[in-house]
Amino acid sequence: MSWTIEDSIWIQIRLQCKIKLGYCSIGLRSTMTNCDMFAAITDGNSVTLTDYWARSHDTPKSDKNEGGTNDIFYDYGGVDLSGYIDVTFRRKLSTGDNFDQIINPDAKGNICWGYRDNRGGWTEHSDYGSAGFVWASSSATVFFKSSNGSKEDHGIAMSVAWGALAVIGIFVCRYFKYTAWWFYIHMIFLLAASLITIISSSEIYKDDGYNTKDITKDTNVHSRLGMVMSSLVIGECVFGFLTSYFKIFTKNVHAMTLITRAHKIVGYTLLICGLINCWKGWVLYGGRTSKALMILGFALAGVIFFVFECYQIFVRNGRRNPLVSKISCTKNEIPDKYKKMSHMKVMSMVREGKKLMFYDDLVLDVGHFCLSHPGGSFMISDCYGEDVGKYMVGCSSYGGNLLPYTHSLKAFSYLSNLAIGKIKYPRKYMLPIKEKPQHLMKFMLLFQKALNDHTFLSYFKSNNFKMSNSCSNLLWIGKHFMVCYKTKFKNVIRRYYSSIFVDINKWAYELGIANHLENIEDGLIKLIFKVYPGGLMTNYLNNLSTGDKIIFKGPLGPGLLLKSFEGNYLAFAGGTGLVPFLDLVYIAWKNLPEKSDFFLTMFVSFKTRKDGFALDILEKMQEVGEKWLKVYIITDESKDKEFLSDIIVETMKKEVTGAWICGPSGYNRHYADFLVKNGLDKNKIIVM
Ligand SMILES: Cc1cc2nc3c(=O)[nH]c(=O)nc-3n(C[C@H](O)[C@H](O)[C@H](O)COP(=O)(O)OP(=O)(O)OC[C@H]3O[C@@H](n4cnc5c(N)ncnc54)[C@H](O)[C@@H]3O)c2cc1C
Repeated sequence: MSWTIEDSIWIQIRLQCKIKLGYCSIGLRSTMTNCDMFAAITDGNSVTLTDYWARSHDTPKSDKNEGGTNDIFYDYGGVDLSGYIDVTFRRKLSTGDNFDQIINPDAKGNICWGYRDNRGGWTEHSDYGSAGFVWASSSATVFFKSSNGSKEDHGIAMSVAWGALAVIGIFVCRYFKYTAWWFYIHMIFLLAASLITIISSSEIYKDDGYNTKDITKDTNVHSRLGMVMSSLVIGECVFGFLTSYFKIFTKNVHAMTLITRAHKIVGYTLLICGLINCWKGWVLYGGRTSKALMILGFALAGVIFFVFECYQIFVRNGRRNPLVSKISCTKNEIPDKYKKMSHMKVMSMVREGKKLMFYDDLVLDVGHFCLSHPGGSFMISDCYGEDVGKYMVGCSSYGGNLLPYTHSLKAFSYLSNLAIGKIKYPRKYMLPIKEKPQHLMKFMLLFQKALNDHTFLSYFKSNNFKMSNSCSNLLWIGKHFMVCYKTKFKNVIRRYYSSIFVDINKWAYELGIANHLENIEDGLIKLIFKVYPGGLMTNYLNNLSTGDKIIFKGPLGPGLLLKSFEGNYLAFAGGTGLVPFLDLVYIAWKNLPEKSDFFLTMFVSFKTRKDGFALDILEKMQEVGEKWLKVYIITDESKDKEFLSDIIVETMKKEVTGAWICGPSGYNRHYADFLVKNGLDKNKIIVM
């Protein structure tokens, strides 16, 4: 093609094409979308010139058929001596027709072309191309840079980045968080998608530095969206690395939550923008096949996400989700694939460095889960060997938060993937009257006694189970039950309550503190609970009437893990956290041999003495068992409170065999950290 800018109004163009049967056409954009075209069509004898307007990658209609005018005017030429097209025509630089683009001499723009040499008429081209181009008025401004398929390469690169890599990266993060590999796939795939975006977009911008008035609205939107994405991916990579940094190296939960949310929001925004822009790109520059492939890709990704979401909601969430069960609120069947293990065995593995936890009757291997835990890896690594049911159901928190976080059903669904072993219920702890599952024991309230203004002792009876009357195995001390009920709105409230063998009324009578002994029937479960304003479970328990039923599961948890009465132990009890230690003191009192090296120092904390219970029993026990027991009762009124830290440190001067901590959120972590800071081996501490 050659041309002459004749004056400020006219341009003369000569088209020479080695075409004997077919056409050659020139478009005034880089793509056929909304593109002004002119074509020279030959039937072998003569050449027809037509002014076209292409709306998309489809057969363009002539301007006349679109409702405009034919604005190219034949000057001379037609078919040359060899039978090829050689035709010269003219048009106005600005025709005034809506279906013609303005030719701006010496301004950078694009052209595209297409041709066919084997069939008469205006049918699909056999080849095509595009280039950066200037309608130069002198040799000084000549510019031609073939795209060489760079737009198509960009399209393929971006489709791979956003249609495949990003989709897979986000997919594994959404559905495979419990695996050890999701993190690496997520990071590598999304980093690759980001780099591809930055490199490929930069290349395209380099090629396409044109005046926005010369490009179509669609191209403009596509290009601007691409620019936004190029900026966002950089931010997203930074958020990604910061998220990992905060999760792995800090305990800053607030910053972690903020950055994780930003990472998630920007990530999904990028995915959506990426998919939209891929679609826009293929509509602008691609043919029918690429559009069809794009639709297929979108549909496939949509279907895969939909299927996995349904699988997650209806199958996986249900595995350990009590909500799906019509009759039970503890449905919790555990496939037999898990190895049978004991708390003792697991704890010895933890001491050897294995990263294990308990969740009710499951043993979880959480080694690789540190990277996945949204609250930070420290929440996992600080809790090896703990029963994490309390954190999962939302009745305790890692720190001092009294409104703890109830984990989502999805989080619960990970448990069966992390599980490597199963702990059997201790034999003969619960004695079945009828063969019924121990994860679904229905008990009814028999009666309730107030221990102070807000703390109650309730007795529950079942027709199917009896609880052993006495603690015939030291390893039973300190275990707990999961208690649950379904609310009107089908939410399941689950909380844990320490089980207790000793009847404190009988104990007080035995010590001579109480002068009346009530006869209480065998096999009852006793719970001591404090009612909190707004407390979902404690108010429910407190409002039960005699005969009302409630579900128990258990006994669960490692408990005190005491094998024999030997060694020097510390016990920290906060509020109702005293319950498991009552059994310990009672059983020690009843069973300790005359000469024993067992010693227990108890730190029992209540806000005020009025808030406490069984304190007179403990004080009496202190007198009776002074050789093996020292009890500090710490309240706001007590003198010991001020010197508590010194007293604990003093007590630790004698080698400590083990320490138990049982109390509310915050209390447990405070004392665990305090003991470690003062030199006690972390493996000797049991947080209940
Ligand atoms: C292993 C284990 C054993 C347990 N044993 C017992 C037990 O024997 N007796 C017993 O009473 N509890 C025990 N708990 C605590 C119990 O599981 C519940 O967390 C507690 O009863 C509150 O439940 P709720 O549903 O009434 O309150 P929620 O609905 O969970 O909380 C409502 C509000 O009550 C307040 N609240 C809750 N807990 C406390 C607290 N500890 N201190 C101050 N305010 C609080 C908070 O303001 C909270 O916002 C045990 C917990 C664990 C993990």
